[in-house]
Amino acid sequence: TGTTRPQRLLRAVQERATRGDSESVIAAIDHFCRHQEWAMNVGDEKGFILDSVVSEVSPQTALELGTYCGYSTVRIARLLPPGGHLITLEFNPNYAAVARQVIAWAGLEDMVQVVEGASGDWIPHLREHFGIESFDFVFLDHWKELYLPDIKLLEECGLLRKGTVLLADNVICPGTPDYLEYVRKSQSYESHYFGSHLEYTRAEDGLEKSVYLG
Ligand SMILES: O=C(NC/C=C/[C@H]1O[C@@H](n2cnc3cncnc32)[C@H](O)[C@@H]1O)c1cc([N+](=O)[O-])cc(O)c1O
Ligand SMILES: [Mg+2]
Repeated sequence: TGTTRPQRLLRAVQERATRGDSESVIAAIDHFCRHQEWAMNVGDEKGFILDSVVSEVSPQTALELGTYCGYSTVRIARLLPPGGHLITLEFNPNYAAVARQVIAWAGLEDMVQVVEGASGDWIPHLREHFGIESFDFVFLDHWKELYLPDIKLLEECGLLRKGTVLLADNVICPGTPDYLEYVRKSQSYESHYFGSHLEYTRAEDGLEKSVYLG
């Protein structure tokens, strides 16, 4: 018994961050991960790259695969344009519960929908369930072996349009070799690698940005 790491991360947010201040929520989580316990959030260095891509796309519709504690959810949602909406899929109900509270503490609950369940089960139902025509932006940060099957499913379900931007975390560490090969070889994608470091460490990691060409 006792608390889980996500619950301790949430407590750090509630103790250190100001309600409604998304920047202070992000800072509180980064502080917790640097000084208390490492956790698999995209982090501040890769988060800065995520911020720049989200700002450039300025998505009306965004999808995140793998919410975990909601750190990248907050980073994305705080940069959405007016009317923008983010759907984030999370398999683990305990993580989803923590993420909802982190997102609420940041005051972003109106722009975000945390959907509990497996990406492979939910993707085929996003259109009918949420009235989504297609996504402007997709952030991939769930199990690394699901990146490739899930973008193929997004393609098949017609949820990508000419210009949809995919941004994938951890393409070096832990690594997503089959996904990388696919987006870099496929005529349907224009890909670019942003080199960085594994969150809160000096290990190499990076983000792959892939624009769907239709
Ligand atoms: O393993 C990593 N991430 C996996 C992330 C997994 C998260 O996505 C959910 N999920 C999984 N399949 C799902 C399917 N559908 C919905 N949620 C799902 C899991 O319940 C978890 O909340 C990782 C590991 C390291 N690392 O250094 O080892 C660093 C990172 O940045 C990482 O992202
Ligand atoms: Mg990650």
